[in-house]
Amino acid sequence: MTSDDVLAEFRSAGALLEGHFVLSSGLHSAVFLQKMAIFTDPVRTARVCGALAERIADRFGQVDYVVSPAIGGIVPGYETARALGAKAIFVERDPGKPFSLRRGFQIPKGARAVMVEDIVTTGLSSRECLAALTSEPGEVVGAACLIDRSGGKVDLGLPLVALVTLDIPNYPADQLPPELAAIPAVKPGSRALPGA
Ligand SMILES: O=P(O)(O)OC[C@H]1O[C@H](OP(=O)(O)OP(=O)(O)O)[C@H](O)[C@@H]1O
Ligand SMILES: O=C(O)c1cc(=O)[nH]c(=O)[nH]1
Ligand SMILES: [Mg+2]
Repeated sequence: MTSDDVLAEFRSAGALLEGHFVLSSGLHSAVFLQKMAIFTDPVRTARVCGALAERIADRFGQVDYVVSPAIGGIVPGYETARALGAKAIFVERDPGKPFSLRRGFQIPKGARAVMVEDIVTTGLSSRECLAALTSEPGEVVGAACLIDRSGGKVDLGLPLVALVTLDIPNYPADQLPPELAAIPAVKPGSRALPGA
């Protein structure tokens, strides 16, 4: 799939939203990729995650485990793992705490793992996910996402493979352009806002 094919998939699923959004990082944006509009359709999900799996295999070779940050990463992580012939596990948060592996999940000694995110904006969630894996016996060899909206600027400390790279502006709350400040903001994701 080309970048245009993937974006066409997001567009036709109604996953490309315009408005005023508060992102997981607390930054604001006029664009939100509502990945759940893709993940509610298993056929679409298999198409985009199959394409991501091909990129992962080309870049990282054999993969035994896919690890994803909850909640948004769980479905694409699972579907990408299916296409790679790998196992799928995820990190999750106790309220107010950083991500950790629970439920008996582990990356065993000798296993090769790739982190799979849905969307990367600042890389905060990806880095937090990777930090939760540093004491695992197995090796995390790279990271991947469906859409990198940082324009390729994020640094995860590991190579990042993205199905699509976009450069979408984000703004701190006190530096909103007037057209954004005029619209009430919505916060679609699961990370708690500071002070919430
Ligand atoms: O690169 P970042 O700045 O961390 O932003 C991207 C993250 O934001 C979203 O998750 P969110 O925390 O909104 O919750 P969700 O996974 O439940 O959608 C998305 O799923 C990524 O995990
Ligand atoms: O940065 C985010 O929180 C974010 C951006 C986006 O476009 N989609 C999403 O699910 N999360
Ligand atoms: Mg997420």
